Formats: sequence, C-alpha cells, structure tokens
Amino acid sequence: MATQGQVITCKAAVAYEPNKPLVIEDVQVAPPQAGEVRIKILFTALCHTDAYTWSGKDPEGLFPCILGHEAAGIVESVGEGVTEVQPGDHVIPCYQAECRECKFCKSGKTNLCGKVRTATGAGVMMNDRKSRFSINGKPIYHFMGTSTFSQYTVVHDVSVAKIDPQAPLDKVCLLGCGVPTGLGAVWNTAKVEPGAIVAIFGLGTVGLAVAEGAKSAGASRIIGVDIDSKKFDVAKNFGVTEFVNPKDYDKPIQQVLVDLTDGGVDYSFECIGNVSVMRSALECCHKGWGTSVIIGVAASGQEISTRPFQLVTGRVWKGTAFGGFKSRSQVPWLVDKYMKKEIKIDEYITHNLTLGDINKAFDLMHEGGCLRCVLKMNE
Ligand SMILES: NC(=O)c1ccc[n+]([C@@H]2O[C@H](COP(=O)([O-])OP(=O)(O)OC[C@H]3O[C@@H](n4cnc5c(N)ncnc54)[C@H](O)[C@@H]3O)[C@@H](O)[C@H]2O)c1
Ligand SMILES: N[C@@H](CCC(=O)N[C@@H](CSCO)C(=O)NCC(=O)O)C(=O)O
Ligand SMILES: [Zn+2]
Ligand SMILES: [Zn+2]
Repeated sequence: MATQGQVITCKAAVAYEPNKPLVIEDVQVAPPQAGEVRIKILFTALCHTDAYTWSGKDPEGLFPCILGHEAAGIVESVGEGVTEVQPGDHVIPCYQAECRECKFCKSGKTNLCGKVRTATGAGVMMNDRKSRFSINGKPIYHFMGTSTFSQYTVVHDVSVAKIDPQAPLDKVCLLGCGVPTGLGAVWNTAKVEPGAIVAIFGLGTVGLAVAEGAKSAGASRIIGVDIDSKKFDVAKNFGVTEFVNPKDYDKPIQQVLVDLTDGGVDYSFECIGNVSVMRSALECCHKGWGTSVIIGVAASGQEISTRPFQLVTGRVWKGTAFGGFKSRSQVPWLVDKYMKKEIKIDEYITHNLTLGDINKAFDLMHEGGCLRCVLKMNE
C-alpha cells in the first residue's frame, strides 16, 4: 500500500489551549512502530469527556493535543509484531486497553488494563514515550490513547477492537464510549436484577444507555432525574418510566426519591460528573442494600463526601469505567448485538456534521437537544 511506512499528512482538529476553539490543521502522522496500529478514522462522535479535558479541568489534560475517543475506522498499516489486525480491517479504537496479560487483565475482577495506561495518560506512545503526531516537527500530544479527531491516528494494538466489516461505521462509532458505558454500568457493575427500582441522575447519552440497560435487565421502575425537563420526552423511548426534576422540589432530591420508593431505590447511577449529585445518588439508595454507581467524571480537585453511616447501614458506593466491558473482547460483541437490533445506537445520534464543523459540534453538545453528534472525517 502506498502510504505504508510513510508519514501521512492529514487534517486533524488540534486543541492548542484549554477552551480556545479547536484548529483544523495539516498534521503529520508517523508510521506505526512495533505493537502499534495506524487507523484511518472515518467517523468520530464527541463525548463530554472530550469537553472536560478541553476545559482544562482534567489533571491529565496536555496541550497541544488531538482529542476524541468515540470513533470507527479502517486499519491503514500495522507495526512490527502486530498479529490481531491487518490493513483493511474495520475497527473501533478503545481508550480502555485490553492486553490479556497484565495483572489487571488476568485478575478477572476488572476491565482496567495496566499495559499502556501510563503512556496514554502522558499523551505519548509506550515504545519510545513520544508522540506520532507533529506539525512541522513540533509534537502534538495524543489523548486517551485514541485521538480520533484526526483523519489518521496511531494507537497501541491492545487498544483496537476488530469488528464486523458489515457494521455501519457512522453508527457503531458510538460503541467507543458512551453507549457501552451506560449499558455496562447496569449489566456488569451494578448487575441490576429483574424487578429492581432504578434512579438515573442525568439523562444524556450515558444516562439514557443506563435506562436502556435497566429496561433490558427487567427493572420495574426507572426514575429519571434531570434539571432539564425537555429530556423527559426522549427518555421515555429509552425505558424511563418516571421523571423527577429537582427544581420542582424544596426538599433534597434524595429525600424526594426515598419518599417516592418506600425507603429508597435499589440502584442509582450518577451520569453527570457533579459531586453533590453523587452524594444525592448514594443517599437515595435503600438502607441495607442500595448500590450507587458513579459514572460521571468530576473535575480535578473535586471530592465526594457522605456520612460514613450511609455505608455502615449497607449502602454501597461503586464506580465504573467503560461500563466494566473488556474492550477488545466485548466491543465486537456489542457491534453484533447492534446488528441483531438488540441494542440501540441510531436513536442516540441527533446530529451529523463534518470534521471542519467540530467547534459547532461542541457548541451543540452544550444544548439540551443534542445527544451524540457524529462527524464525517473525509469532507
Ligand atoms: N466512567 C466512564 O467510563 C464514562 C464514560 C463516558 C462518559 N462519562 C461521563 O459521564 C457523564 C455524562 O456524559 P453524557 O455524555 O451523558 O453527558 P450529558 O451532558 O449529555 O448529560 C448530562 C445530563 O445531566 C443533566 N444534569 C446536569 N446537571 C444536573 C443536576 N444537577 N441534576 C440533574 N441532572 C443534571 C443535564 O441536563 C444532562 O441531561 C460525563 O461526566 C462524562 O464525562 C464517563
Ligand atoms: N484523566 C481523567 C480521567 C477521567 C476518567 O475517569 N475517564 C474514564 C473514561 S471517561 C470516557 O468518556 C475512565 O475510563 N477512567 C479510567 C482510566 O482513565 O483509566 C481524570 O483524571 O479526571
Ligand atoms: Zn467518553
Ligand atoms: Zn492488560
């Protein structure tokens, strides 16, 4: 192939400084080294974690960088020793790696993988602790080991899920983050059982995927909590059965939910990233067994708190990354579930734009009507 082993110059959206508009630049993308894969990204969506890092509140945020972690594409070339994918394979880059060899992967207790995490947190590749992106010789940091706001990216081979080539890449790109996170929080982390009462704080893509997961798990009541009442109509289509807007009440929202549910919910999910809501989500859980799962990402310096008595009396506080899914093993399975119409994806896509419109896409994200905006990379 003509580009194999060559530096590729392509368009990418570069974040030079926190909160300053992204700039579409011609970026040089170096060939993949040993254990690395260069991917032609065809579609990427935006996730709130991109906005979080861009805001400057992420302690791991490095600038200049190329953000983006919810995408799909085709392998362009592979480095030495890469055996599980080859040029032409359809893939989803995975910010949560799965090496199958490290202490984490072998534990059977977590989907977190330790193999490349220090490098991805430092915005570089593991081999030489350098970036594969540059502009006229000046390096640009990677982000989350994915950097999908670029027409080409380089990732570690342990961070690539090979998927069904029939799957529409403009849809399954969402399986790179938000939808699996919500579904997995229910199925893998909380393990919601039939009949359970569930409360979901925040009805964005992640919260709606929690609702979808809870409905399929057989929850009897799915209570959506959001300060934007416009969210309620769309949430019904994802399985939410009741709605509560904290602004309609004078008492703390945890008390409202305890009163509505004869003592509290069985499971709650925080899908916002607000530490005070995290407290409410824990404290609306039923004494003795209620479990609250933190999904939202809170800014650097923020801390959670509650009376330890809440835990002494049986409530459980948990968190989840990528919904507990093992990325390389289970993303292809999620793609197959979508192809069999067993999970939704299309319904989360409210907008379609191109890479050149990325700043507009971020503006849309902050409007209530936008769930996911998918960017086409090659226009
Ligand atoms: N843990 C993970 O692996 C993981 C993966 C993906 C996303 N996330 C995080 O999950 C969070 C949600 O992501 P999203 O894309 O669904 O975001 P989103 O912004 O689309 O949704 C958040 C929702 O919360 C509502 N909200 C805001 N403040 C509220 C409050 N005080 N009370 C009730 N509702 C409130 C908003 O109206 C909105 O509907 C983000 O923090 C994101 O970074 C975590
Ligand atoms: N650098 C951030 C980490 C934020 C965070 O918790 N990220 C989630 C994924 S959010 C996807 O939208 C995650 O998977 N965490 C586990 C990990 O990063 O290994 C911060 O420090 O706040
Ligand atoms: Zn995300
Ligand atoms: Zn591992």
